[in-house]
Amino acid sequence: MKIFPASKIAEIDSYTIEHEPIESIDLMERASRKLFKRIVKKFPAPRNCKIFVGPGNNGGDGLALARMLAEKNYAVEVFIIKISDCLSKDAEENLQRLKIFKTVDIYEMASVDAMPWLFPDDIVIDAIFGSGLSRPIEGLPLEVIKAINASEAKVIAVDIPSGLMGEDNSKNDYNGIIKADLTLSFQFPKLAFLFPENAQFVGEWEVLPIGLHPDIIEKEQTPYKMLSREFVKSLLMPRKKFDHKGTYGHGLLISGSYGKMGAAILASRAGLRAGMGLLTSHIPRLGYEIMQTAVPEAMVSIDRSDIIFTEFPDLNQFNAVAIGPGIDKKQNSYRAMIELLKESKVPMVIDADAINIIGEHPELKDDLPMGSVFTPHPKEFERLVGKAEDSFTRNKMQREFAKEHSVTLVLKGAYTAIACPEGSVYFNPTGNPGMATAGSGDVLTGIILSLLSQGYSSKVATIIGVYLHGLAGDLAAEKIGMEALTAGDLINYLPKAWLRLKK
Ligand SMILES: NC(=O)C1=CN([C@@H]2O[C@H](COP(=O)(O)OP(=O)(O)OC[C@H]3O[C@@H](n4cnc5c(N)ncnc54)[C@H](OP(=O)(O)O)[C@@H]3O)[C@@H](O)[C@H]2O)[C@H](O)CC1
Ligand SMILES: [K+]
Repeated sequence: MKIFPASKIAEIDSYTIEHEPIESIDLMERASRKLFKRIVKKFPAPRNCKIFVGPGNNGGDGLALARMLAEKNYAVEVFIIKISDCLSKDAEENLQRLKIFKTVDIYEMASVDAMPWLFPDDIVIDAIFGSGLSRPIEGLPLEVIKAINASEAKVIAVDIPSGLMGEDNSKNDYNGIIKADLTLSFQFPKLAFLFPENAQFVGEWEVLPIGLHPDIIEKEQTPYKMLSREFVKSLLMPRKKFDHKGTYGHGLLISGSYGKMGAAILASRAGLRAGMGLLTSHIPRLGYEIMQTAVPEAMVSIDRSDIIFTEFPDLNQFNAVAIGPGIDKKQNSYRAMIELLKESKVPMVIDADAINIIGEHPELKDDLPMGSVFTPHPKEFERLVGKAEDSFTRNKMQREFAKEHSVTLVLKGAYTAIACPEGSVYFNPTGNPGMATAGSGDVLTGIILSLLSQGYSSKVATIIGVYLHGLAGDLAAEKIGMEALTAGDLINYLPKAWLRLKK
């Protein structure tokens, strides 16, 4: 699913109005009907609804919704916040349509003194500003928003919490943004919903399709996309009857050090479960028996060092390489890393301390093999790319790094973001907080290595890998809960994740 910047939404709107064709007031009616149905489904017994309305079409949606709720016998009060002298044309039309309902009290609020008392059982509908917000909120609407946020009422935001910019909130005033319990967003999620610092405003969010024109959605470009099962499934290569293990590639995994052999085991097992034909695990000498016992399917390559990574086998036999899980970042590992980057001609997954080594020695970035994939968590990201004060800026830095170095750069977290060399960013909807556990990243590295070895491109391997990893986490959490979930469970649920993905 594409995620469009707020600035494009008005264009998509106009195209729909012209080419469907549909009157703009009817498009507003259709959008508001979707809102109405969703709200009634969530709160089937009539409740007191207090609807706060702004000057634009977001306010128009609120006014149309008020009429629909009143028809259904919800007790509705409408508060039109006096922001400008007039309402937008369609909002005005909806105000006239609403006035016919004598049961609905309509108040014009010229001062915050007219703010009603909000009870915990009330439903507050936030229809103050939507995608047309052009600057941080001040004055009366700011006071109203503060009062709504101070109440215990359930707040439902129409399209986007008022005050939140669709993308860049780095210069916004956080006091002037509605804190919604639920955001019902038209047709597309907004980029800002995917950033952790905005969760306090957006609450839960859902997308309501309102039938915007498919041609313009298809044609209009945007760098931001949300992964879906259908899309990820369409990327899978079918397995054929006469395939053999050579068909599915041979991966080299460089991982483990003294005290961190678990990372090597987890990444190896995950790699095999993700479908690679052959796996060679390169590990320090002391890990030999551990690996042979725990992962009998893997071949083992032994480092001359007992405890760390200092060398690697002949690379010619491998389709892909991964380095990082549990390797530590001693001086000799750094030296070996210089050689590895120079010699590798195949795509490489770079994770954990391998990222930190590059972060500490930025000149190594000049030798990255074509098709490299970086998989940092936010701290590792900071060491590799730099510090950002907010997620939008971080996302921009992520895109620029991916472009400049021609790499795929993953930023792990809720809605893991995958930035590709050509400038696009894919956000992943699968996964849950139960996956914030030791070894989870090692599993992802093993999975991506596996997919690269099977011949998927770096971009596709990363997309499938990230989606599958999160899906395994979701299936595991469904059965055993989030608290008890360990990285080993992610591997155990990979078979089910594959089946669910291919269903
Ligand atoms: N395609 C769809 O998704 C549909 C969306 N609908 C709804 O329409 C809104 C967008 O409506 P729009 O009228 O463009 O924008 P807003 O309702 O957000 O309000 C714009 C007005 O507010 C003024 N404004 C902007 N920022 C501020 C501010 N900080 N303080 C005061 N006033 C502000 C703005 O004035 P300008 O000075 O900036 O020109 C406008 O007057 C969308 O979110 C949906 O809810 C349709 O109903 C159906 C299709
Ligand atoms: K809103």
